[in-house]
Amino acid sequence: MAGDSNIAPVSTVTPRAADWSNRLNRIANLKTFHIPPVVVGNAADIKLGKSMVLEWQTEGMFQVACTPDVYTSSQLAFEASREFFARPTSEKLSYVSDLTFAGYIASGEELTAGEADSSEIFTLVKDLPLTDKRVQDGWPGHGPVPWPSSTFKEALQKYLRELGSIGDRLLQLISLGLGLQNLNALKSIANDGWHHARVLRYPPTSSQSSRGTGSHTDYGFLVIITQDDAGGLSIRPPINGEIRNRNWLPSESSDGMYEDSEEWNYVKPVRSTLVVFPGDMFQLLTDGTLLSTPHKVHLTQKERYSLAYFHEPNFQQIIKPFNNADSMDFVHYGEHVTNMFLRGYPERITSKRINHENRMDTLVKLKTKSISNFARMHNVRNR
Ligand SMILES: O=C(O)CCC(=O)C(=O)O
Ligand SMILES: [Fe+2]
Repeated sequence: MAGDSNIAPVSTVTPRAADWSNRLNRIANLKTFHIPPVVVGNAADIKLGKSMVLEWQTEGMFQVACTPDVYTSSQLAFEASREFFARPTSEKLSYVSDLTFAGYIASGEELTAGEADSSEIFTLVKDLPLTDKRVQDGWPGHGPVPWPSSTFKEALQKYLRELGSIGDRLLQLISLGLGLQNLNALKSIANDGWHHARVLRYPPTSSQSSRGTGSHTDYGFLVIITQDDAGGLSIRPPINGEIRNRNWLPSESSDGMYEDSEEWNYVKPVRSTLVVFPGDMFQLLTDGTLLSTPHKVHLTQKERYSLAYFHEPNFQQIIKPFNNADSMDFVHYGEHVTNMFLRGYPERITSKRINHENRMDTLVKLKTKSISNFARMHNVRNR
């Protein structure tokens, strides 16, 4: 299990929020950071990490500049995704799997707060062969990705590997920015992480709808979005006094929250940059020092392609606020992510197989094991 992270309490960071007096519906004035090829924990890295944390706390996001290599990979990934989405719907619908949630999701199939989103999606998860022990042991959501072609597979896998390296370095910088003693405190939580991604295509706006994706927060750790030049993404920065739900609790979904209120920042596409913000697991881990960033997409005159990459904890990781050892608020990431997929796709063949084969029982066993490992490592009472 990941998570021997030797996490030290955060003491220096307090939540901050933007001053909204004069800034309704503004275009975000976003900082772009250049991240080093290796993070070593020197003064420059600490300064960079602190600036990133500050941006998240005031703006809810920051941008990362791509190196030329990463930019080229992103364009090849978009090219492959354009080729895939141009295929007939009947063919696209065949790329599903009853073992994993990877594969095609048609426009209108995904709901946010009960309303259909217009994006069509290809979900990518960790591509595990049938011989993998976790697949053989019936871990929910584990199995091979139903790749539509080798070109798509190669382009996407290459780009995801690059995003994975960026994700690890960002976690190191954020650890430093939060004042954690261990440079790898957050990165070790994402060791062999359950990283996944959504390749998205949005149609142009029509007389029926301008809704791309309804407002929501993402349920994981680090969210890294690549967008083309069509535009449409908005995010909601922290706002003083505004309630932010704990989306990991079934009773507190953040889907649809503040959808029609003001104070959204339009994220103008900037060539060769990535959009980076925290997901729900950051909010839980930092006890709200960092808030999961709500975001939504509206349709424009132009078709839009984007790729949302989620740099995630290990499937077996327990996530608990690290400055509050007694907190009863914790999740087993694997259970959490499985619940989120089941909530999102109750009718998918993958959900049906999980239920039919009682794979949630396997998950309960995995969770029990994780909790006792976590308790042993952190020397706290097993709850
Ligand atoms: O298309 C985008 O920019 C955002 C997509 C998104 O929010 C998601 O897939 O969760
Ligand atoms: Fe999202």
